Amino acid sequence: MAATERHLRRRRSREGAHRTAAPHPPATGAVISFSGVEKRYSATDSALDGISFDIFPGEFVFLVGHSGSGKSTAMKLLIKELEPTAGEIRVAGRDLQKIPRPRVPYYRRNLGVIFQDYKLLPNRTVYENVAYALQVTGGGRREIRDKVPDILRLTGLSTKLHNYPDQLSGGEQQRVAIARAFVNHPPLLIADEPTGNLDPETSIGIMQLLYRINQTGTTVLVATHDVSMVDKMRRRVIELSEGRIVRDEQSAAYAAAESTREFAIRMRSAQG
Ligand SMILES: Nc1ncnc2c1ncn2[C@@H]1O[C@H](COP(=O)(O)OP(=O)(O)OP(=O)(O)O)[C@@H](O)[C@H]1O
Repeated sequence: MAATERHLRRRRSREGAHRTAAPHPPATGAVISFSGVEKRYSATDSALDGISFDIFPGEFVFLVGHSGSGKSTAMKLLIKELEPTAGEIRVAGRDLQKIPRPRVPYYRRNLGVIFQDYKLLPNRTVYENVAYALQVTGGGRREIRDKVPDILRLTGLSTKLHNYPDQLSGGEQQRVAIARAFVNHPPLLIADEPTGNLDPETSIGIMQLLYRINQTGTTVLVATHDVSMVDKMRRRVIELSEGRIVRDEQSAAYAAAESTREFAIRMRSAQG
């Protein structure tokens, strides 16, 4: 890489890190916008300490950080399972705080959500698990007949339609969860540790699937510890440490380059 390009990349990455230090107004056109978001579970500890970032349509972003850094808290805020203590979260321009409780299920229908533990209905088949996601959003029989086989083909489950979750491997169960999350073609897909229970080879298959979904235009945000997955994909990485963003870098690896890491440490000590 040419020295100028290296310099520009470093500068962009520094500017990214700097942006996280102070809240900023939500960017126009962002799919996800966190602005000075703070979450405290108790008076003394801050799980998220005033973080700001924007994610734009079509991006594939990894949220990384050691255990307890605040990744799941950020994901739970996004699905409105939790409310922030301070700051503003917007999804597709909509201020989440202004969505009244009874409307939350409608809001969530426009999100595809994937968890580490799949959360499948145990007494329903693969086909029924995916069809159910359409039924609860008002999908009729015809829509189910049209869409479910398509999504099961995309996720490589065509031969498992009649299996129950306990007759599937972990990777297959996660594929069902992804099929269910994507059957409505939501503009945004968020996944919390989607490969947390899977072996490395199966994880790669799941990542390839999320990549394929991203290629259809869906914005994807993945919280993960999976170093090899992040390193293979080379996408934007937002790194949290003790509830703060210490890195926001394009085409990045799981671990920061030494220069970025040193800069992040200096940023943190400057922030106090
Ligand atoms: N319900 C809760 N009550 C009190 N503290 C909590 C609660 N949930 C999380 N925390 C604390 O908030 C901080 C951030 O936790 P969070 O689960 O968001 O981290 P994480 O990065 O997702 O960790 P992991 O990778 O282990 O899942 C931690 O210090 C955790 O102990």
